[in-house]
Amino acid sequence: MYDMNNWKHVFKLDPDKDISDDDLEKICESGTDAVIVGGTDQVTLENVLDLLSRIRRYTVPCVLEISNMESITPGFDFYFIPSVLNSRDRKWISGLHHEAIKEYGDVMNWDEIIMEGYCILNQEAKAFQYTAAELPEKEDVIAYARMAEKMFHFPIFYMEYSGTYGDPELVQAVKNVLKDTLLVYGGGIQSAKQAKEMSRYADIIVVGNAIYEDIQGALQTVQAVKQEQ
Ligand SMILES: CC(C)=CCC/C(C)=C/CC/C(C)=C/CC/C(C)=C/CC/C(C)=C/CC/C(C)=C/CC/C(C)=C/COP(=O)(O)OP(=O)(O)O
Ligand SMILES: O=P(O)(O)OC[C@@H](O)CO
Ligand SMILES: [Mg+2]
Repeated sequence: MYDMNNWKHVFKLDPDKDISDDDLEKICESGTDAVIVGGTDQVTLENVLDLLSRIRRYTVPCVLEISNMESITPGFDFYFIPSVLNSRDRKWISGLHHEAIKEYGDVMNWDEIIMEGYCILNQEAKAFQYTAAELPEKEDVIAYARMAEKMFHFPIFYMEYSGTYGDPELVQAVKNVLKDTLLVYGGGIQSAKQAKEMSRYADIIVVGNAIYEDIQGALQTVQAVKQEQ
């Protein structure tokens, strides 16, 4: 399953959080379409490599969502690169990307690199504060989605509510304006019911914190989404 267009569900593992071998096996063998390694702070080369080597015991596709330069390493199937469209600071939209491409441009395999237009919608999320994001109105979110698809031709538009469950009506409204760009939803999914609800509108749902807070609930989100197909 290396074609993202067929993905419905992914788990996101935070390199800064501990996970037992037993739980990691459950996640990787759950039937999820991919496992993303990513977080906002304390993401180091050491904790990324540790997760990568442990996930590689399984066949599930493995993605690094890049949050800093220090933890970039070869060995992942894909590299997701966020560009925070609602940041006030150019650094998080294209600044660090410019620096990285200056350094790695000659060795980058663009077939593995997937750009994500991020819109961070939870003011309490670490990533919101970290990237100096500003809270958008509904019309702003729709405009960011259109920019992601039509201006930048990003393959992904990511509605990021990290830590809290978002607004399904807004997710639906965004879905209605996207044609080619995949809509990814992440934030606060803890149950099969929530997973089903968001996957009615989003192409791909992301389950993160529930892995660490309620592994059984997290695992149930996979089948919930697959049954909808
Ligand atoms: C040698 C080799 C393999 C080369 C490969 C070439 C390659 C892939 C080069 C990369 C080129 C490139 C353009 C890199 C980009 C560099 C970069 C640092 C860009 C900035 C990315 C960015 C905007 C980061 C900000 C933070 C962010 C949006 C992170 C996303 C993850 C996220 C929101 C997690 C949720 O937060 P979490 O930590 O889970 O919160 P809680 O703990 O509260 O749950
Ligand atoms: O951790 P949660 O709230 O599930 O969010 C998932 C993901 O969107 C975080 O980047
Ligand atoms: Mg998290």
